[in-house]
Amino acid sequence: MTPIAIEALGLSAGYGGREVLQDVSLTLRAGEILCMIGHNGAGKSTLLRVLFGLHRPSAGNVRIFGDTLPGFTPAALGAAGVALVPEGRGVFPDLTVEEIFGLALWSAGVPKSGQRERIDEVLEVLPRIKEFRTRRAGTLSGGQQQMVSIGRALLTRPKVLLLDEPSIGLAPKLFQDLIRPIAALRESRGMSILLVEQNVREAFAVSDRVLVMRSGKFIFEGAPAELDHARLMELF
Ligand SMILES: Nc1ncnc2c1ncn2[C@@H]1O[C@H](COP(=O)(O)OP(=O)(O)OP(=O)(O)O)[C@@H](O)[C@H]1O
Repeated sequence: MTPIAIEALGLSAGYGGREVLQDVSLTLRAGEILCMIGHNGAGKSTLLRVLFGLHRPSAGNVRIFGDTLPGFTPAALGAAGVALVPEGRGVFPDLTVEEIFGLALWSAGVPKSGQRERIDEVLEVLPRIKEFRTRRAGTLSGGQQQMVSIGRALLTRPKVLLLDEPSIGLAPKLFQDLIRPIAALRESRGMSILLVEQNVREAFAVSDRVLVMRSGKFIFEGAPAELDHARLMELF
């Protein structure tokens, strides 16, 4: 049986007393790519933030590789192998790509002697970063910034990657070029991915399973092939 990377049970969460997630449960297996879709404001980003310890749930619990973490903080989750690439890139505009990577390696506690190997690994997955690694992030295109943001997460060798709408602002072809090599990491490294996406066509092409969220609840779970155009229209 494939190990379970993330098991979330009965999660509820909200903001200022308004409940956004309502009793949500999900299982992400090792090496699986799970795609989460849903209308704007459904609660997808909130769920990712809860799973990365950035937002405290009001109920429920999460196990990472079978363990309940003592402190459910981003640092504890990072140490357990979970990385989040938030919506909107979030790269420091005044730093060069090399500086951003250096900072990420430093904050992950990777010793100097191991840093070269980590960077080479990332450049193997996202080779186009080589073309702009000495440039300041603020001068890069949206697609390039997205690569840097994902590259930064990959430097920590995550076992689970939480990706929040990586296609935003990208042409479909660019998104394809970005997501496919990352998706391939599930075979080469057994990495699991929870992918929140609106670009259904490309996201479904790399996903094993799909969850549809509406108003803080999952209303569908199944294989991408089960969601043809008509069924998608009905669920949205
Ligand atoms: N920091 C916050 N404070 C208050 N309300 C928030 C906050 N973040 C999100 N919300 C609200 O919570 C609800 C769910 O938002 P969330 O960002 O999780 O949805 P989403 O499914 O990721 O949407 P989108 O596809 O637009 O990113 C929305 O009504 C949103 O306005």
